[in-house]
Amino acid sequence: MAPARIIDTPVVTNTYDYIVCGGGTAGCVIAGRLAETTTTRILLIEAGPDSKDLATMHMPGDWMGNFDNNKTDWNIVTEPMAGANGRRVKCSRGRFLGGSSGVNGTLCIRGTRQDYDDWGLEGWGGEDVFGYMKKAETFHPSARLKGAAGVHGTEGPLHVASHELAPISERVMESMVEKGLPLCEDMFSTGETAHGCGHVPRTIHRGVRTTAADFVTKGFKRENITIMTDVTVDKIVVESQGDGLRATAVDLVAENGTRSRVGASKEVIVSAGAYCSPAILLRSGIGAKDELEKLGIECVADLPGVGRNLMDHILTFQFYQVTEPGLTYDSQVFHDPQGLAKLRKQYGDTKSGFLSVFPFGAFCFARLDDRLEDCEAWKNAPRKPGRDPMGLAPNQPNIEMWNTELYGGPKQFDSYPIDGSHTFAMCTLLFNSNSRGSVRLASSDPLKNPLVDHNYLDHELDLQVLAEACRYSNEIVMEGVGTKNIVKGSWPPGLKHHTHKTREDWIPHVKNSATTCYHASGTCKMGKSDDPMAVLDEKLRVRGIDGLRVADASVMPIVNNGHTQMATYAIAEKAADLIKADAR
Ligand SMILES: Cc1cc2nc3c(=O)[nH]c(=O)nc-3n(C[C@H](O)[C@H](O)[C@H](O)COP(=O)(O)OP(=O)(O)OC[C@H]3O[C@@H](n4cnc5c(N)ncnc54)[C@H](O)[C@@H]3O)c2cc1C
Repeated sequence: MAPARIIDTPVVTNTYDYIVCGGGTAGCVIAGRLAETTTTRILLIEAGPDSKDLATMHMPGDWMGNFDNNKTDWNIVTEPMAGANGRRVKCSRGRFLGGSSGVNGTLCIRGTRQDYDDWGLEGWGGEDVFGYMKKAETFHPSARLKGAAGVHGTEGPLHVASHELAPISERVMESMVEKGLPLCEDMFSTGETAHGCGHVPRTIHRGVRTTAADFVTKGFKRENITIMTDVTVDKIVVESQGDGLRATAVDLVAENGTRSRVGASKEVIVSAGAYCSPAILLRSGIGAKDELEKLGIECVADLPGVGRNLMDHILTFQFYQVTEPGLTYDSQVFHDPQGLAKLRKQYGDTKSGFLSVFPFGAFCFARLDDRLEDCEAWKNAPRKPGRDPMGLAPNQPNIEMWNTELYGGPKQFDSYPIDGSHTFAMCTLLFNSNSRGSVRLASSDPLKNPLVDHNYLDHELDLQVLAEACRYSNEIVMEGVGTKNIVKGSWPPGLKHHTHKTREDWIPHVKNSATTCYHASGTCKMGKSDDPMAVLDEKLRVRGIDGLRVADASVMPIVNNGHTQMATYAIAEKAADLIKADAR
């Protein structure tokens, strides 16, 4: 984040009906949907720049180009985590109009319907949430992914289509099927399969990434939305009204450090994501009283759940070298020194080629009940009726696995195969971790990132289940019919994970390398009135304060067993309906 000195005192410069704080995935959807009522005036405030001309956002294959840049990445880094051998992990977030929908892996993996039923909150069951996912999208069927009946949308601003697999992915999928994971039609959109492999729809259409910004730009640009970019929300102004409290205005800081205040006559909606939404609430005096007092912030609502319950999905990468050329994209990207320049030209000319895709290939969900039968931590853990020790029902997956279509991943993976080798990774992801983290304020300065502690692998079961997942994905590669004859060994060549046999063999790999899948969530969770850690009620209203809601990935009480963007789109679509209903 660009440092700026705060130099002015606030004055109300303008008043809107609704102020949406954060122009990311949820914020853009909410602003766009509220603006369908043409008499309503909406202000959408985004800390980062406009993304209209941000090539790294529009070109799906250049997603890494957004990272580490103070202008387009929040550069969140976790506190050291004991369960992960004291490591810190970089947790990038999009910082521009469109937010993390503009840097993400484009995967539309909705989770299972059961995930949302498990929230146990009125109006948020699987049927409701899947209906809103459908509303957000326009699905483009293809021969590979025709789309299950009744599941996909045809009118949403988000254009969604399938991916043409690289040859390595066809091989991995063949191996997945042989190793007990049947191919299921459209399984990542129906939400009914916990064990099988399939094709994943992506937020890419005709080579261009589609994002939440599309809800307020292009064909959906509307006169009644004012979009402010390069402006940071400091805090919500909460005033006494009658017997209660009401959010009446928002304090802002511009890039040059100038402060201002804008008024909200109806509602303020905080949509700054799972790291920044709790930070805005805390700066506004909404959070655990004792923690706020230590920072010199007056507490207006003592809500101890703000910033707690931080969840994510952790994943590991294990790389393999393959003997046959032409299966992966490595030759196009790493072997030819002019490769990337040629690919950029191809993309510029025709929106095609490697940079027009997100190079993740075959995907599967898996249940691990049988494989964990001999695991002491699994056997001895308490379980609720009908649930496994991770709290999952038989219709929910324990893990997800997929392959990359060349060497790559987060920037710590830098053993690029420039020597002419061909490589890919298996990625293994853990669902429903027991470990929980937190977001706290480092100070009341709105230009400082909050302290994020993901607390990964704090729980023995998380470690054991993810180690078993790695073992399974290694068996798929080393024993599966599609891949067993083309794998030369581990990559880089000194490593020996391709020879690992037991769960124990994989434990060090998990502790040393498990990283974020960027699914931060849960830090302003919804809940019932008897849950003291719930920040919001079922209508996303901040408890004890009128005219203030939170709507983004932070509201999930339990993170879905999928990826989080479609869940976030659904939350935002539903938030807009709730707000509109209350305005009547
Ligand atoms: C690298 C990466 C890869 C991912 N891959 C996938 C994937 O393939 N599939 C999938 O389903 N999910 C994926 N995700 C997760 C998914 O994108 C997020 O869960 C989702 O986009 C979160 O939406 P949000 O609205 O909660 O937050 P965001 O989209 O992050 O929006 C928050 C917005 O608020 C702005 N903001 C924050 N603080 C302030 C402030 N104080 N003032 C003003 N503005 C502020 C931010 O700049 C941002 O624009 C990925 C995420 C990342 C980062």
